[in-house]
Amino acid sequence: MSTPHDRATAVPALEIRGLAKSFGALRALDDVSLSVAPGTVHCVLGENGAGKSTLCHLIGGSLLPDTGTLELYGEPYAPRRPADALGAGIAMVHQHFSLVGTLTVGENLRLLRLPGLARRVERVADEYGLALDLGARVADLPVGLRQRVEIVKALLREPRLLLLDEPTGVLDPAGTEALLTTCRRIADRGGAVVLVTHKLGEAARAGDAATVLRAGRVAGGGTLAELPAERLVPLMIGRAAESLDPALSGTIGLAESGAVSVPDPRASHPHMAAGAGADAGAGGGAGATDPSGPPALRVRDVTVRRPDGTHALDRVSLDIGPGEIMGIAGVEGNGQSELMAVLGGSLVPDAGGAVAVGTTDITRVSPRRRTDLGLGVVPEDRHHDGCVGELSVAENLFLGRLGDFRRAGLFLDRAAMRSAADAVLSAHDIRADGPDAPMSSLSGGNQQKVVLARELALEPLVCLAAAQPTRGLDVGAVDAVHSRVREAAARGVGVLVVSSELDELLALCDRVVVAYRGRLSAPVGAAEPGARDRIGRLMLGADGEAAPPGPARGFETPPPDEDGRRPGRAGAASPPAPPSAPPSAAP
Ligand SMILES: Nc1ncnc2c1ncn2[C@@H]1O[C@H](COP(=O)(O)OP(=O)(O)OP(=O)(O)O)[C@@H](O)[C@H]1O
Repeated sequence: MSTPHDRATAVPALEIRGLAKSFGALRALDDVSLSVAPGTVHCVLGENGAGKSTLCHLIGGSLLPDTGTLELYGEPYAPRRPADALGAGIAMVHQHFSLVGTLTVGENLRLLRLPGLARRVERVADEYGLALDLGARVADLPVGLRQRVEIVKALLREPRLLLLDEPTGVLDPAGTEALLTTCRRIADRGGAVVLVTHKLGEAARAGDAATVLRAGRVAGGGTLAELPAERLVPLMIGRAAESLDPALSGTIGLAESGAVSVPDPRASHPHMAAGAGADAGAGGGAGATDPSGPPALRVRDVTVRRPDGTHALDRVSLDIGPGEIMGIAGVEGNGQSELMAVLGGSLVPDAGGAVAVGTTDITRVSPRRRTDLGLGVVPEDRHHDGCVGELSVAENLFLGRLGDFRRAGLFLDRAAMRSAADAVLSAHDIRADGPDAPMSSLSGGNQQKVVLARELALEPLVCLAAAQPTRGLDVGAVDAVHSRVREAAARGVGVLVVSSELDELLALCDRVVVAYRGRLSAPVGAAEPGARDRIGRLMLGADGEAAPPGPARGFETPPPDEDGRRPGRAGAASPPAPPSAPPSAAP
């Protein structure tokens, strides 16, 4: 293990001097210099579009710099392709996965053609606690587990420098802790890690030093002992930490998880202010605009079986009232992805299950029709499911609404579309090289902002279902997204937020249900005393409160009329789910 003195005197693992990279007129990196000492975890921080991924691509050999030099352990290093980086002992985990979905985990690892693969896999599992199910098909894995495969792939190469581009965005808290521990172990054994992250808490827990990028330039840097969050935030986003919503502290790592004092979200939520307490029973909803009216979203008895016959969703029922923000917590892989797929229309539930938006049954309608009916969906893997990289930013913003810009029913009025897109870009602070820029040229966080802006702008918007809505966003953008979600709820939109971040759910939601083994628990009021502990226990299946499968409650399914519409049902709240027998074991 290296000491601070060794680290100070050793040749840097990586020395970068004067690196610059432009894409057309856009200067993504400008005169960037930094030094990564061996035996350290060096964090690269910065707002969305600051240039972090570009820097990783230059180090990893997938992009060439315009100017500047790199040295690796004292030797000149000028990779011209990713193979050069691999050959020099650099392994990289990108924001986007490079796995073959149709192959198993084991088959994906074999594609690396490494000698002694089985021994290496065993060693990584033992040393880092990163065990894998080699027989699982990658496409069937939740994103968190796919990320784990990517990280194992990198570690199998026994790298001298490991580059991780926002690796924890898709991990649950346990996965994040495991990864940060992995980073520390690598550093403690003398290796070096470059960790790109938006989470200041992660930087503080795992990092030794940090460099902050802002608009492609180095805004500051130093050891993390000298750079507490209060100093990092202004370097990253140009405004003080105090300007951010205090409820965000836990989400972005300004406060330790669990130590955050969670304000009552209803204080700023007009529709939750009176009468609709956190203790309302399951499906009670806030009834923002019309308490007697139908919920914004109603899920009834939805069952989805996996190919092996086990239940991904087991007769799940849920009501979200207009103006209510409902969270789904849970360890990934407990049915959240399948529920989002059912809502998005890519998965049809077994017979008997039903989903309605307002009064309209949408169980079997196309994704397009769902959009028309006012269901906004922000999918978990928006890079693949939420946007089209080859289309322009403007086209992505108005996907499904291109008809709004047709003139004489035929010609697309591109000028009108561009100017509408311009307005959205500035309203949502989306950094792009204009509305005509291809979506694939945007940074990950800015792509995310486009998908969110598109779904939030649906007209009408009855319900927004968003999986991990702030994943990959910088602290300022997280703040902005939370405000927009609250604004939508204040307009009467029902909101479903699936998040692996309990801090985020407690800060944003009125009530939280927990997904566990394909079932949903009864809701817990986010402001209830002890909510965090209770939800934590439910996540481990410890409280035995997952709503049991039972007869369909309160959602008759009369035959739809021609339009697919069903009659509205007044007072449609379903009763609280009775407690069930405790699940037999934690996952
Ligand atoms: N291939 C490309 N073509 C054009 N512009 C690009 C390309 N790749 C990146 N950019 C631009 O370079 C800038 C830096 O992007 P980069 O992905 O490095 O940001 P980032 O700091 O990683 O952001 P995020 O936190 O959102 O992932 C952005 O303005 C982005 O739009």
